Amino acid sequence: MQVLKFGGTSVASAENIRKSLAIVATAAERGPVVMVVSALGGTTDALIGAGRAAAAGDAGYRDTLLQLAARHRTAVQELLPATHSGPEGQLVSQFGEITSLCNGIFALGELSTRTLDKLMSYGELLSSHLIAAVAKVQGQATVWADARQLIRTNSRFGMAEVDMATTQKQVADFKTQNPAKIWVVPGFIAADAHGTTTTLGRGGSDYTAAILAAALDAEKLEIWTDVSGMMTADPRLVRSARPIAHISYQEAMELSHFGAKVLYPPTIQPVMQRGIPLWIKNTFAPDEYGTLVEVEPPRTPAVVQGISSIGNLTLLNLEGSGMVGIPGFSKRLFEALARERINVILITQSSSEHSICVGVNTPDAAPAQVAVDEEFATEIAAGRIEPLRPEKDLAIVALVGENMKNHPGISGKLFGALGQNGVNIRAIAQGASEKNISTVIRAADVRKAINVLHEAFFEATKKQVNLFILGPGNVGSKLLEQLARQQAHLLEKLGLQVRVVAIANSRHCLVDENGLDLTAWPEELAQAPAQTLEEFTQLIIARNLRNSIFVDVTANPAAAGIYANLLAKSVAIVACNKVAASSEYAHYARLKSLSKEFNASYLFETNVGAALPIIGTLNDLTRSGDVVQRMEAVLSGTLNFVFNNYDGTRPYAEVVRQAQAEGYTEPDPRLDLSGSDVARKILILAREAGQVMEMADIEIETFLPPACLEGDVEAFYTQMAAHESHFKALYDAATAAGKRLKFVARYADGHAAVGLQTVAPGHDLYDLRGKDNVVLFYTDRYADQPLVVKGAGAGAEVTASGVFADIIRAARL
Ligand SMILES: NC(=O)C1=CN([C@@H]2O[C@H](COP(=O)(O)OP(=O)(O)OC[C@H]3O[C@@H](n4cnc5c(N)ncnc54)[C@H](OP(=O)(O)O)[C@@H]3O)[C@@H](O)[C@H]2O)C=CC1
Ligand SMILES: N[C@@H](CC=O)C(=O)O
Repeated sequence: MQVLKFGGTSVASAENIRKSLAIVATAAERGPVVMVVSALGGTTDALIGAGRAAAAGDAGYRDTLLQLAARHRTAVQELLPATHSGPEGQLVSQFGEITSLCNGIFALGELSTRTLDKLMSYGELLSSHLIAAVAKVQGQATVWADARQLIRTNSRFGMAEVDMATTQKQVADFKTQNPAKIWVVPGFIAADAHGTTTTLGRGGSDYTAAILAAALDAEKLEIWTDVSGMMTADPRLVRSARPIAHISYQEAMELSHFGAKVLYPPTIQPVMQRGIPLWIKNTFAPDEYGTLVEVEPPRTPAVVQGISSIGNLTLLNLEGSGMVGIPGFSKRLFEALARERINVILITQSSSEHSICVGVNTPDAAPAQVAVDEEFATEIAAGRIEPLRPEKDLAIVALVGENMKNHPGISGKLFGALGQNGVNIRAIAQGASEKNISTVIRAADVRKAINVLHEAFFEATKKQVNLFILGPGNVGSKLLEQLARQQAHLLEKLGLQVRVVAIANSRHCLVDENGLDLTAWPEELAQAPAQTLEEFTQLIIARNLRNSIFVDVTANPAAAGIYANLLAKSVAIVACNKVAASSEYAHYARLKSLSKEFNASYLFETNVGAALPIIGTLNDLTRSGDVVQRMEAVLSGTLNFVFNNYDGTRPYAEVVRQAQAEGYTEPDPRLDLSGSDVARKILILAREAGQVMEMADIEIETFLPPACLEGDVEAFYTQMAAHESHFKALYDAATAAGKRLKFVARYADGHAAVGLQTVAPGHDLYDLRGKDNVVLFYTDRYADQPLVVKGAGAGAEVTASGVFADIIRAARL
């Protein structure tokens, strides 16, 4: 015999019932079939709602029943010819019974579990009668089998326990008396020894099918549902989740216990005992393989079979020095919980025996607390143990796989992946059989955690990275262009799925958690809602997406002020904004230490020399044990461009304007011309070389007449024009001496200075073209000849490429 079970969605409409019957007809060609059916999707909830409303004195239950009757009548009319009046008459009589039952509940104002079982049973009775009638009309040799006469249970209404021996006998008797090829059986319901209707728990139709499969020693059990098998993770949380083709009973049981809703957990036991293969198949895609649960599934390279989660968890922590070394505390704790019928989902105990921690469903937490505090009242009063401490809003995320025990490093990978994304683990449980490694985490982190783990264990070749970009100006817009061009390449070559989740400027913020369209953003951003920097920060934190990177492409001090908050949430920072790295040393050092503590990159290569590998080179030198003796550098693309292009034929101010127009200056060009921008760059290099230094320690020798720095940017240009003779004199003096003007930064022995110099031909800085920068590192290893990094040191395109490179570094960490 084959047992095929069809769930609520598989029989929710006339069309779906036809699909289910077609599957049964195909199976019947191979041999007899037991078809177990659920109620039409949503019916059980509606019946419970009607019963509860009636008990509460709400006459609205009548409308619910009328709607339910109409829905079933429609199904009958769509499935059966008008000449076939039997089922419709049966429907009328069954709804008559349901209505009488609800009227009784309404009159008494009470709904017992026994009456509720009776009421709920009508869902499956209605659907099974209808489906049996349709099968008969389709010409199948069909019999309707009353599950109440097949499955015997005790009288624990709501969640009855099965008497397998009696059930087996009743099933065997029925089989002898009914040679029909197809049995249609209502799932979920059974009866006790008095013939009173009981139910097997919500989702119990799967269990009905498994009990019948075991009683008949069926060749297989098929659970037909609306997904193509058990998935590697909940597909509502993980888009790339995929069906698991083969899985063992133990693994399926772990996954179903841990929230894989596709299978009611008790279903596995009866078929496992007899080694009956269990298929999970999709009614709406019957050709898809689905999942085969079997004794010895073929082993795949996958060590972890699935990742699942249980929400709504509260941890109860019993602790105190009075517990250490004294037997019996655990026994009393669990007995107190058992007396209240509280189910313990997870247990951990420290080897010091100073505490025991159990996880329970959150609705059970309050009664559990009362029961346990009562049980240990004497010890609590004596201060030997603490009153029970509940910790709410938690969830379990578990790795499941029988083969994990043979592979070292699984837990390490699990903890590493979660830690890198700032997911704090509150408790851990792993049995010695190592089929399941459970972690308790904040409920708010579940989606991120499952995705991170799914990537780590099932998508080794792909990593999703989520960018939050602030400041799509000169550099930022180039960055977005480059990202748009490279997205496909990054996915193909590096396995990085780089998504821009948000773009914001000082006025608007554009968000799409699935990744913004990087061609349409300028128009969309202009239309997007307003958002403050604080709201933007909260957005990044609240979205809580894995591998989040905040990309600061502004020059704004307030933007630099949010890094610490984000790093502490394990959000990486990539910044071309130089404000943070050149702020007070204590703040710079704090950001570096937060980056280490929370495993989140803080990268700012473009702070010095745009995309030139200057900070990276310096870091490589110092990490490998070299010591920087001195540095000599030209670090302003703007000033190099200006002094390379000014010869007195055009006003100095006009050449500066050109540098600004070409995108080399800071948003405020006075920072470049005053030497401040160069000062902060040499400060950053000195710090990265290991020096504790402040901005005030840098000697800045400005060449600008003081009047140029009074007033706003326009006044600055006006004053430069007014002081043309000053700039001309500087140029003429240098030229007369056969030299060139260079704005130079120097660092040696803990001292740094920046200022304008004339350099002679042959000097390392003499031949520096266009907007180029150069840094000469003199170190212990490069004592005579410096290590030189040289190239374009400003410009939107190159700077954006440097930011891009930092993003990739952060993503690949
Ligand atoms: N140009 C270069 O060669 C190099 C530049 N850099 C750095 O790149 C950064 C950006 O320069 P650049 O692109 O030229 O500057 P832009 O002025 O062109 O762009 C700045 C962007 O930041 C946004 N912004 C400013 N303040 C805020 C705020 N409070 N909140 C949100 N967004 C804000 C602006 O938005 P809005 O339009 O609404 O004001 C704009 O989109 C600077 O820090 C600079 O030092 C680093 C290396 C080289
Ligand atoms: N304004 C800067 C740009 C890079 O930091 C410069 O001119 O060098």
